[in-house]
Amino acid sequence: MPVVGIPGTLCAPEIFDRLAAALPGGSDTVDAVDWLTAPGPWRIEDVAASVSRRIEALGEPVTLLGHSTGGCVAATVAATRPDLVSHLLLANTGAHMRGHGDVDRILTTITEDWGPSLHAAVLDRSFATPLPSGLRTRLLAYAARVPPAAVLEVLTSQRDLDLTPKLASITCPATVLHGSHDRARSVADARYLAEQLPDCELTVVATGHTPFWEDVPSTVAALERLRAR
Ligand SMILES: O=C(O)CC1=CCC(=O)O1
Repeated sequence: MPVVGIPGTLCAPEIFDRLAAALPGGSDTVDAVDWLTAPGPWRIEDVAASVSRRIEALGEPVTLLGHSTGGCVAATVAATRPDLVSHLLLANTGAHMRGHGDVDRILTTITEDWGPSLHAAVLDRSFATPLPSGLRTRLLAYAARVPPAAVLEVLTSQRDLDLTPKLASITCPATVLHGSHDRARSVADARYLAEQLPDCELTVVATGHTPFWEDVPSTVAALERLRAR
């Protein structure tokens, strides 16, 4: 059964490689979606519709792994197309963005000062410890290829969306994986999200915003428990 990964805002699909390499089957086990450099529109529901078409093409339900904004997309796919999602893993996301660390500041900076320093700020605060320089360089190069319109559109749409009313309809087994050192998303966000999902395990690990890269063994274990349910 395939795993489909949806990275967060400004985050390259490469971010799933380390997890994929640790899964049985190796690097071809995570189909990572490059939704930010694909043509728009980029509202959450638009990206969810395009991810749904991609899963349809795979021909079987998938384990859907969504990170940050990608988690909001993944939950939307699970709510609107339950036939496509057998298991759902949501990493450092939330049901809504009320109280989110700095989405409004990011939105203002996208319009006023888009460029390398914003990319670096978003990237660096997504990890509790500094990234290896080669990977950081590649992730920044990816961010430089993302159209600012995509980031503006998706984050505005995520900011204005509250998934709470839809979460009770997501009946597939779910896991909320949360790095407790996240500077934008609190453990309370994760707990609230997990409480709204009918069949959900909450796993908190000592990482930043990107636990499936920062703590691969815990993520593999969480995925194994999820897929055994
Ligand atoms: O936390 C989220 O769901 C979305 C997000 C936007 C910028 C960021 O770092 O996270």
